Parts: sequence; C-alpha cells; structure tokens
Amino acid sequence: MSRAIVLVMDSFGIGAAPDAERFGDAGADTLGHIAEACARGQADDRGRRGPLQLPNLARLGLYHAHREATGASAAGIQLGEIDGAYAHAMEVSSGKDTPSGHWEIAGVPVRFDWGYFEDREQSFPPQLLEALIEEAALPGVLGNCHASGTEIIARLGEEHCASGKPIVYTSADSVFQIAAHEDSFGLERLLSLCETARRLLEPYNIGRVIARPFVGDDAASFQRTGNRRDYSVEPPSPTVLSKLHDAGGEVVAIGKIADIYAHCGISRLIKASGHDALMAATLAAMDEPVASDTQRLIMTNFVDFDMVYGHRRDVSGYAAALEAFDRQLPALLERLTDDDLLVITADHGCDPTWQGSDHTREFIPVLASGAGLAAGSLGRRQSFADIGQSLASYFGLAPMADGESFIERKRALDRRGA
Ligand SMILES: O=P(O)(O)O[C@H]1O[C@H](CO)[C@@H](O)[C@H]1O
Ligand SMILES: [Mn+2]
Ligand SMILES: [Mn+2]
Repeated sequence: MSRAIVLVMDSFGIGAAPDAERFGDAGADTLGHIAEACARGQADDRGRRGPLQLPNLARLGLYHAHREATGASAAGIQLGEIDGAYAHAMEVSSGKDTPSGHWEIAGVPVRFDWGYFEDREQSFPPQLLEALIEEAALPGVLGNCHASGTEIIARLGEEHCASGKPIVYTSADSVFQIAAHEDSFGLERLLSLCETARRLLEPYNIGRVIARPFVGDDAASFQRTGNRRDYSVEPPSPTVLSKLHDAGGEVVAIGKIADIYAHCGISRLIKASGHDALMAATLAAMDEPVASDTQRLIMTNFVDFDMVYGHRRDVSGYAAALEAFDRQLPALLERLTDDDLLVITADHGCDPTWQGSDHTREFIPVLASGAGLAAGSLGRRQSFADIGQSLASYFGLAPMADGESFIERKRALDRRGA
C-alpha cells in the first residue's frame, strides 16, 4: 500500500513572498507575526498564555522553514532538533486565493487571471443581480459590497430576515458570496440560489460562489454554521488527485477539499466541521484497513485558521488554534508507517496582524516526512506544484507538467516493489 496524507493548514503563511508587494502584502508574515505577538504577551487571551508553543510542528521543521523564508527566526522560538524534511514554497498562480493555492499544491498552477469585483460598493454588475433576482424570484438583494462575512450578517441579518432578501458580498478574492438565514430563508433554497448564481457568473470568470448560511435570533446572536458550501469552477487541467483517481487510486477528501477541487478526482468525501472533527476524521481514515495494493491519498483542509481567525484578524485565536492542532499531531504521527508520506502545508497567508481582512501573499511551509526522505532542508521551492509533482512520483504516476519532485522517483517505485 502507498499512502500519502496531506494536511492543508488554510492560510498558514510563513513570510512575505518575493512578489508580495504587488498584492500590497510586503512584510506580511502569518507565523512570524503571531509568534511575535505571543512572545510580547499580546496574545494572552481566553486561556492561552505566553510564547507560541508548537513543539511537534517545530520538530517537523516549521521554524527552520520560516527562518529560510524570512531570514530571521520567529520571536520567542528556540530552533531545536528536527526529524522532518522542510521547505518554503512560493506561489506561481496569479491569485492568493484558496482554489489557486490548492490546485497549485496538486500540481496545477492558475496562470490566468480570475475575474474580480473590484468596486468596494455597488460591487456587482446590475444585469447580474437583476438576472439573479428574476430567476430565483427574490424580492431583491442586500449588501452588494466588499465585506467581512461576520460583520455583514451582524449589520444586515435582521433586515434580511424581515425582507427575505439574501445578502450578497465579495472580497479581494474571486468570489460571489451569499449569506442567508437557515430557517427564515432556508438552507436548501440558499444552496439552489448559489447554483443559479454559479451559472449566471459564467461570463465573469469568478472562481467561487460560496453559500454562507447562518442561524440566530438577532444581530447579537447570529452565527454562521458548518453548512457553508463552495461552488468552485473546475481546475484548468487534471490535478494529481484526478490522475491518481483515474489510475485506480483512492482519493479521500476531508472537509472543504472536495468543494475546492469542484469534486474532480475525489473517490470519497467526508464532511466535518471544526478542527477537532476534521482531525478525528483524518485519523479515522488512517485507521481504515485497505488492501495491500491500494494507492491512497487522504487530504484534509483545516479551514478555521483562515475563516475563524485569519480573516477575523484574531491573533490570539489563531495562536490557540495552532497550539491545539500541534497537540493533536502525535496521534497522527504515531499512525504513520515509514513508507507513508506526510505533507503538512498551506494554501496562502492570512496574517491576522495585517490591515483589512483579506489573504496575504506569502510563502507556504512544506513539512514532509516518510517515504525515505532524510531530515533537513529542501530549500526554496519555486512553486507549490512541487508537492503535486512529489505526490505523482510517490504514487508512480506520469509526471505533472509543473513542479519539481522532492521525492526520488526510483526510490518510491523500488519501495513499492514496482
Ligand atoms: O469574510 P468571510 O465571509 O469569511 O470571507 C472570506 O472567505 C472567503 C473565501 O476565502 C473570502 O472571500 C474571504 O473574504
Ligand atoms: Mn484558503
Ligand atoms: Mn479565506
């Protein structure tokens, strides 16, 4: 059996990318700025205290990768022994969004430009909204602006419940987001509205429509639920997930992964919401007995780093979530065999100390272990696609068009007795 486990820590950047300035992100550093706030005692909140404690990620090479990315050690950190291979990778894709990051991780960078709704107010073309209102028989829409999703439901949620008008908004990402109350508007109705929007958005080259259902009685109690759904366009060419799936391998997608790849190349989808449930689902997938000739990729997206802490600019919340993730790693590491390949990575940055509420253009960490990899630096990777290319080598698939493998192909094949 060949088994790879890929954990995507959504938004966990490790320092500004060489082209960060183009995005207004020169100097952004998700890990570095969180560590700095913790070291200064500025992230002592809701029960967490003091310097950032990530002993397991540190042993896999996280801080070493961060130092190679930024040229400086993270604040309050002692660089200790490592037993993993580590790297920092830059993004080739034109955008710093979730689909671009994930597709590039899977060997398919996005070289074209997405469409964006750039105006901060009256963001959407009137003809698009008119068509949506008519097709879905809506009384109108609210919002029509750039917004943070939690702020806009607090501001417009009550009016939405009273009027039946869904809230439409966007961000610096290539997205059309629709927020609506699960009970008063209805979850199924929201999902079908998103499908209509997905169709109407075809001429605009928009990456994702996102359903943002929420519950609660009033502005003070409104809360988004785990029923979020992303409607992504399909990747421009087959990712390593599709290649493995087409070659008879099994691709187990946990959390948002299937949505992000528009359900292309997915053998099985496991939904889970919240990091504890996502980790539990990952461990359960690792515990499943599989036939000896099975090739299996388990891929999990940990979205709360981004959605609950990064976009909300919640530094201590992000730090606590990292520490909780780190505490769960030993349970995963003890399930790994020497032949398994583990990759812990991210899809972009979302520095919680940065201005605004958007993503930041950063290097991502690549923490790889197993599959005959020696501990130590794998240097600066020119594209996230090196991960996809390495997965292709590991599974003995035909090479991807992009990316350079950090796994020795021959060794991977020998090990499998191929
Ligand atoms: O503010 P919320 O609704 O969480 O939106 C965030 O999530 C979306 C997808 O990453 C982006 O558009 C970003 O702005
Ligand atoms: Mn993301
Ligand atoms: Mn995001």
